Amino acid sequence: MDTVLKLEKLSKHYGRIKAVNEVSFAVPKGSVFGILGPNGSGKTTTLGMILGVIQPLSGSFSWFDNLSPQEAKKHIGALLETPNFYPYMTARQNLTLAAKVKQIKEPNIEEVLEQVKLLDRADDKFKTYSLGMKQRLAIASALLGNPEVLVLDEPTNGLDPRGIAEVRQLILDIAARGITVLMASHILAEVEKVCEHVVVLQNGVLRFEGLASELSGDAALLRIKASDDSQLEELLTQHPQIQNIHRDGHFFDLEIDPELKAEDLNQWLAERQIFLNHLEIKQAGLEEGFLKLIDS
Ligand SMILES: Nc1ncnc2c1ncn2[C@@H]1O[C@H](COP(=O)(O)OP(=O)(O)OP(=O)(O)O)[C@@H](O)[C@H]1O
Repeated sequence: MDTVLKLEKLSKHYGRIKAVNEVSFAVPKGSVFGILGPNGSGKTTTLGMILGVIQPLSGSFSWFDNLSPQEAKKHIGALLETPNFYPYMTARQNLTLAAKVKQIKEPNIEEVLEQVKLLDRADDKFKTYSLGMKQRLAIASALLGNPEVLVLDEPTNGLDPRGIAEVRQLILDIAARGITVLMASHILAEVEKVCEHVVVLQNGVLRFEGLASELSGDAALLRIKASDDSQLEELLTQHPQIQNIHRDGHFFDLEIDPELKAEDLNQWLAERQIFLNHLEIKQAGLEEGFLKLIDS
């Protein structure tokens, strides 16, 4: 397996907070790789370290099989926070300036504008752009200089559903051109839709590394609801064939033994005077795999 990035026992502590604690993983070339984790799990700190903006406490990382950091930088496009584009300048002017700052001699401005589908709006002022367009322009800026790897931190943060869908599609288009995409996200649906490989961080510790499909698993799930939440919850904890209970508002998502049928559970509850007003059989997805992992 060709890897573009390897982390070995990388750590960063802030006083007593172990923001990242001995994290090791490898990013395969050509993949869309997701760093997944709840808020404060160490995703941004990890990205900061591998991009050279945060000094690690210990451990190491290497890009492209030990390329020097200066040389590696030339092959990496990154978007950690929204760049400061000038509102009264057009997209093309902003990218020209960004290329100058990055000291890119022959910037591929037309190409990146085309990639992010902003060519037809390239001469409009930045301030007239929607949030989704602004984010696509930010990605265009990270693509200047033809990087081999694109690093994105929460790329769809703050966007509306349409903007989210556009950015997701853009990430898939970029990956289809052979660019390795490494992205941090706490949005499971986003990671599920675009990432093949994932690592899960929790409190700075690596909890999972593998294919997104492995994290999802194929367990059957039941989603149920009754009018009395607390009585239902209490009964569920007593059922021997329920392996895992996750509460989502008034709903309970249950991971059950394969032998337990939905109707049997329904009957068992009814015999105990609990009558369900919702019962749904679901296939476990990344969300369930993730919640199971971080609840364990
Ligand atoms: N400069 C800092 N000083 C002190 N603590 C910090 C600093 N940066 C991060 N932390 C702490 O380190 C932990 C990891 O933060 P980090 O931002 O890396 O997590 P994250 O997974 O990116 O979270 P989010 O999704 O909220 O951005 C948190 O507890 C955070 O409060």
